[in-house]
Amino acid sequence: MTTTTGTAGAAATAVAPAVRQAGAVNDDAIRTHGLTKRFRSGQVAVDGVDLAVPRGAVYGFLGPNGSGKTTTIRMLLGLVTPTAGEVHLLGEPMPRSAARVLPRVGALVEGPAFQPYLSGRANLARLDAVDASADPRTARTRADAALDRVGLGAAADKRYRQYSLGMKQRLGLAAALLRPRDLLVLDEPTNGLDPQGTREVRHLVRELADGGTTVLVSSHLLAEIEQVCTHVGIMGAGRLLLQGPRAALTARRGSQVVVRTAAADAPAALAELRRLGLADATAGRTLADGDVTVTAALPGPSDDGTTAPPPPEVAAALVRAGVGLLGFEVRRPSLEEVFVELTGEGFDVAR
Ligand SMILES: Nc1ncnc2c1ncn2[C@@H]1O[C@H](COP(=O)(O)OP(=O)(O)OP(=O)(O)O)[C@@H](O)[C@H]1O
Repeated sequence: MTTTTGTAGAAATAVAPAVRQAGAVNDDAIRTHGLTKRFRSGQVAVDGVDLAVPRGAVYGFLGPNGSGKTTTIRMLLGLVTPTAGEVHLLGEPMPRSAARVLPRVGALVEGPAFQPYLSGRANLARLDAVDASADPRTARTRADAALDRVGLGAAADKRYRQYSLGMKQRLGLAAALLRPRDLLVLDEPTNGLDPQGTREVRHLVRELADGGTTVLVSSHLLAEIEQVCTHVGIMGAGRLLLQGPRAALTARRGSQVVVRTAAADAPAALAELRRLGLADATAGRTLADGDVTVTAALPGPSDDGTTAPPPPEVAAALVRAGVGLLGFEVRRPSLEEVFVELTGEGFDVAR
């Protein structure tokens, strides 16, 4: 069952200081409050992060290299001790409830320690044997199912050291999938994968989510996982800059309508768009065939209370105004554009 609750289920927000709502903590699959890590070097790698990952979400945890994603994930899983802040996984406080919670959480973080001279299957069997709650009689079935799921069935008997980077990454994923999980935390699962492998991981994430698993998946390649995410959190320099439902994050920045008309109709299109409240309507390029594009920003819901008519009404109004519509397109900004607008930096900036 999937439910969407908590602040990440509400409209997207640039992250403001957390408002702690009674009861909200237990509803999300992951909830952190003021999560902070200062390394001995003095560097603050994670700075007051309030994550809210609703149950059933595919949460894209995005940010440039060095923005603090891995450190955050390691703190979620109890692998690194926070300098300050709180973590709740599946409604339970960490690390206090680690023994009870972690069996329900599958994780891919910098690859588990695989044995180079053992096969993929034997490596999984080793990991499976460590799990006290797993029935040894069905170990082989579990390992084979996990290998098949990540497309390693044919390479199950190959030694780990002969695996390519992509195959190693897949084996890490298989290890996370050895048993059914309520929550999967995948740190850069597409690292080292070719485009086909990346597509397969996206597909797998979608499939797991459809089965009711909440997935947090990190990436520094925004476009790579943007399309499978229901929710997104964007890190920059240790801070969570933005989080919320993916669609709301791009919608709130405002979309653009792009109208194509014959040159003779362009003035009427401009006038009508402005009359509808799209004050910045501008006639753009004259195309090779003499047609003209007219563009205008659709104010997002959060922009000063201004509202524009929905795009179908804009199109209908243009037609009523006698504009011969040759094309009508609504362009939504990509998450990358939102990030750049928010930070004034490119997504590949490290520190
Ligand atoms: N053990 C450590 N000691 C000191 N600094 C560290 C340590 N681990 C990470 N850092 C620093 O903390 C910052 C955040 O690193 P982190 O690995 O969390 O970022 P990231 O967003 O996961 O990056 P990437 O996408 O490259 O994996 C970086 O500047 C990194 O150099």
